[in-house]
Amino acid sequence: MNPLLRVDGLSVGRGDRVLLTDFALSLDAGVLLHLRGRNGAGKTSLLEVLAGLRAPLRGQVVRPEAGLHWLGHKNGLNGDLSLIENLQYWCALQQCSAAPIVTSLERLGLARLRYRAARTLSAGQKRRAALARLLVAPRPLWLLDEPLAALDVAGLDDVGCMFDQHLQQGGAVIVTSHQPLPLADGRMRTMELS
Ligand SMILES: Nc1ncnc2c1ncn2[C@@H]1O[C@H](COP(=O)(O)OP(=O)(O)OP(=O)(O)O)[C@@H](O)[C@H]1O
Repeated sequence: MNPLLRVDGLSVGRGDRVLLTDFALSLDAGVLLHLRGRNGAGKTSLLEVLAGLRAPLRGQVVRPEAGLHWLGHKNGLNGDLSLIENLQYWCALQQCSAAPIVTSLERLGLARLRYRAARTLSAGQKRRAALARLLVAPRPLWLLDEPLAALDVAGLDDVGCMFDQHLQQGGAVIVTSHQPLPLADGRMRTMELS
């Protein structure tokens, strides 16, 4: 079986600094990679290159044809739209069915807030809404930069369930996080950037 993501000979830089050289990775379906490292190590920069948002200095990234989801530090919500409207807008962008929207909000504990303007929500509620987007449009690869920021214990459980189901369905995930992930089994790998 082909890996979902394959990276060879990658060099990543910011400004005039080279952060990573000759980086290689082969990520199979059903695997979650926890990308760790000190502040400034280059986790976000690497993830942006993997997502195709930033060009590498050198090297090649082969991404899944069926696409990927990117979740960066920003939640990407329109504050004036309700949560339902935000997800409807997302569905239109992704050209996917709106049918799973309510279920996605329920799974992130947001059903009762679905008609609230996004700007009126707490930091953790906004992060949950950003994560709910991953469930609306199926994509095999999730690239998530600090997805657990601001989540409470119940939110971490919800995300653990999301990861578990996504891996079971043949997906793969790369997560940067300074905290332990809500998934601890043989499907998880850890990589430390120095
Ligand atoms: N816009 C920028 N221009 C130039 N250098 C930058 C820019 N943004 C970040 N950097 C530098 O690139 C390096 C890597 O930053 P990056 O955000 O990838 O690290 P990180 O491992 O994700 O850090 P953190 O754990 O703090 O989120 C850092 O040394 C940072 O100072």
